[in-house]
Amino acid sequence: MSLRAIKYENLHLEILDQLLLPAQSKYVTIKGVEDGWRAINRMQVRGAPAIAIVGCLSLAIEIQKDTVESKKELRQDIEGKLNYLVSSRPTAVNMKKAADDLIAIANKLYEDENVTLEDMKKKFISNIEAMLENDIADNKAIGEFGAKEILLKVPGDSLVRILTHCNTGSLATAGYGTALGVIRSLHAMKRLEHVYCTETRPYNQGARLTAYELVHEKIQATLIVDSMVGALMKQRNISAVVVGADRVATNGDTANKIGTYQIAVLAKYHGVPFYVAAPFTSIDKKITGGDQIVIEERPDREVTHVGEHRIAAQGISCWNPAFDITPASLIAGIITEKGVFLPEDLKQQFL
Ligand SMILES: CSC[C@H]1O[C@H](OP(=O)(O)O)[C@H](O)[C@@H]1O
Repeated sequence: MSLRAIKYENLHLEILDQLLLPAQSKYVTIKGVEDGWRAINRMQVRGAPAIAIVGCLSLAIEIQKDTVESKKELRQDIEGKLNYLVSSRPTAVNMKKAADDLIAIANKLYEDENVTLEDMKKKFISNIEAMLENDIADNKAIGEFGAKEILLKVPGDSLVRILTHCNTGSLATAGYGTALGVIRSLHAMKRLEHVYCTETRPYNQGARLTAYELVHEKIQATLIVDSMVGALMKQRNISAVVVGADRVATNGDTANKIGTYQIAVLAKYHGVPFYVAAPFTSIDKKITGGDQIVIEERPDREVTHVGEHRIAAQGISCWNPAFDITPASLIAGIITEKGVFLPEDLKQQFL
């Protein structure tokens, strides 16, 4: 049983507080939109799909309790709260896409005279609840497509060695994961020799979360410091790099955790295929290139401290962008639930 970032049943929502992992496994109840916004902004829950799912479920809980007296009031309430949730973190597109889709659903229900206020609430909430299973199904398809793509590039029944960055597993999604889903599928196919995961400073998603997931499932893995990627590619025969995404442009440029870009450059230099694994919920059809993606900058304290322990000199200034952009030219393929696309072929999916 893999770890669960999100526990939801009958309008009761709990999230695993990822700021405390791996030392402490503690679930926090999310009672409404304010709780949801805060948990996302503080990164108690993180990961593009998980952000959208938790944000939208927090709205579902609030809608159920809503004392609105008309469909018009409900529609306005929905739009205002979704726009507020989008403001919790700017780079991952999933929350914004979910908000756009749900506002369109709310408008349709509002305009349908055969739908009562109670019907509108129920139908709206069930659309949100479907996000959980949909995400898991997407991730399992990504896992299968990604594993098969990587195995196409290796001889016979040989095993593969995979490098991944950040956390893209059950702790970043509703379950199974995206890039880590590819790794899980390779493991299930008995074709995975070893995983290398980077610590992913400064939040340490790799050291604290990915390592935690891999150890939990007894998948053979080694943690490396972010600055070891070049030496690893030079000294170990890495078969492929697979990372996640927070926002993919239609030309294939990809925003992902800071450090992804330099790994892609090293992969190109060493002839290692570099893949991005992402569901279509992470692809932004409204943007044509990575230069249109807003990069979140986070507090200096995340760099100067590890937990409560200060590691940097008092008074030093910091730069803490949470993401960077990997150009499509460095990406061998974008692994989605609909198949693997060359970056230059992605835009055709939106024509
Ligand atoms: C499956 S999405 C994971 C994606 O989200 C992470 O960012 P953060 O931990 O700041 O939410 C990282 O970029 C991962 O690739």
